[in-house]
Amino acid sequence: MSVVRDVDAPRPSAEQVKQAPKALLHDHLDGGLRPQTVLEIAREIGHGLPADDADSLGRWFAESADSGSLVRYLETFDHTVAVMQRPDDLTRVARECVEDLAEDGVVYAEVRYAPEQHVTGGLALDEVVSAVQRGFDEGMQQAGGRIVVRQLLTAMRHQARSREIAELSVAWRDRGVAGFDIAGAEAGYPPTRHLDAFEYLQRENSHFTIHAGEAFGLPSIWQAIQWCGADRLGHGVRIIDDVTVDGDRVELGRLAAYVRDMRIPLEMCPHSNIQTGAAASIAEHPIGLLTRLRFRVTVNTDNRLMSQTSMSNEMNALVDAFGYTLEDLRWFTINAMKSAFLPFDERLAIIDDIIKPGYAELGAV
Ligand SMILES: O=c1[nH]cnc2c1ncn2[C@H]1C[C@H](O)[C@@H](CO)O1
Ligand SMILES: [Zn+2]
Repeated sequence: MSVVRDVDAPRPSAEQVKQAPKALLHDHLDGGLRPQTVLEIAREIGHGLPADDADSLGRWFAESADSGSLVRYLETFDHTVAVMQRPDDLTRVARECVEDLAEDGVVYAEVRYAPEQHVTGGLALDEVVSAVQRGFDEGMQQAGGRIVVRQLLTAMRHQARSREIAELSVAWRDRGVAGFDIAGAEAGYPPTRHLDAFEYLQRENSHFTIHAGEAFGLPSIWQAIQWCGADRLGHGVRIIDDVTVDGDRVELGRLAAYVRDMRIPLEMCPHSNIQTGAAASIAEHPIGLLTRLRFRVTVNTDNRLMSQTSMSNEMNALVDAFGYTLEDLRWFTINAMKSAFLPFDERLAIIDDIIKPGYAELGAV
């Protein structure tokens, strides 16, 4: 197939990117706090932090996460998780998350976190989900219908609570939870460890995504899809290991062909991948080739605090690196909306009533 782009196509300005409706499928609640909020709650609960003003703290998160290792990247979450243990703090963080996403022009978001990490203050799992939902509801109401946000419940892959968290996600599916995920260190913790949870979810006609192909390669992606039945891949960036490029010729291995043929959504998070060493730079990120090959690519933030990023920032970087146009950004956005764990009619309404008119207004053809 042709992998040639029109290099002279007009590039959207940063202002246009901000105004464009955006859909976000992969964003961690405990990876997106405002530094000021971390400071304020930490002070109240007596939690020690590595910096004592918001700017330095924001820099600390970004620099510490910039290690080239997923395991060290994940250590920075100790501080955000520590300030998300009281119900009001969970509600505040969730509300501020919706405010920040809406301000950035995000119209639909699925935001994930691991309830099992928020029980050290004595909350039951159910109370954690309820406190987060309260914050999302407040944020959505404040935004006056400009944004729809759903929860994804994550189980930590090195722990053994996935079945319980899967059951929690089913119990909450009509009250704001759209699906399930597993996250945490990938190497040494294959998704098949949690097969029981995935089989349960399939029997319940429920939805799930799996972090796979980030810090570990094709076997992780293969297990996530062919053993566990994942609807989407969190990152999935290493699917590129099954793509061979020889001059103009591109050949897909069987797994890459399956992922593309079955339109399995890739939740790609470019800046996060650079920090954890999964990609060398934005320009060299596999998202460029996978987009040209028309995999079902979506653009995401992963952790806005650790990566000092936003949906607009991710898209601007892609525009700079690959010359993407408004039409390309609309394609990513519609891909994301088609892949959302929301009922079909609601997905369609957001595409037809918000995304398409929004891009048309900006001049997309
Ligand atoms: O990119 C990631 N890969 C694997 N695990 C991650 C990533 N970003 C965040 N996490 C972990 C740390 C959080 O505490 C947890 C739940 O959001 O998920
Ligand atoms: Zn993630």
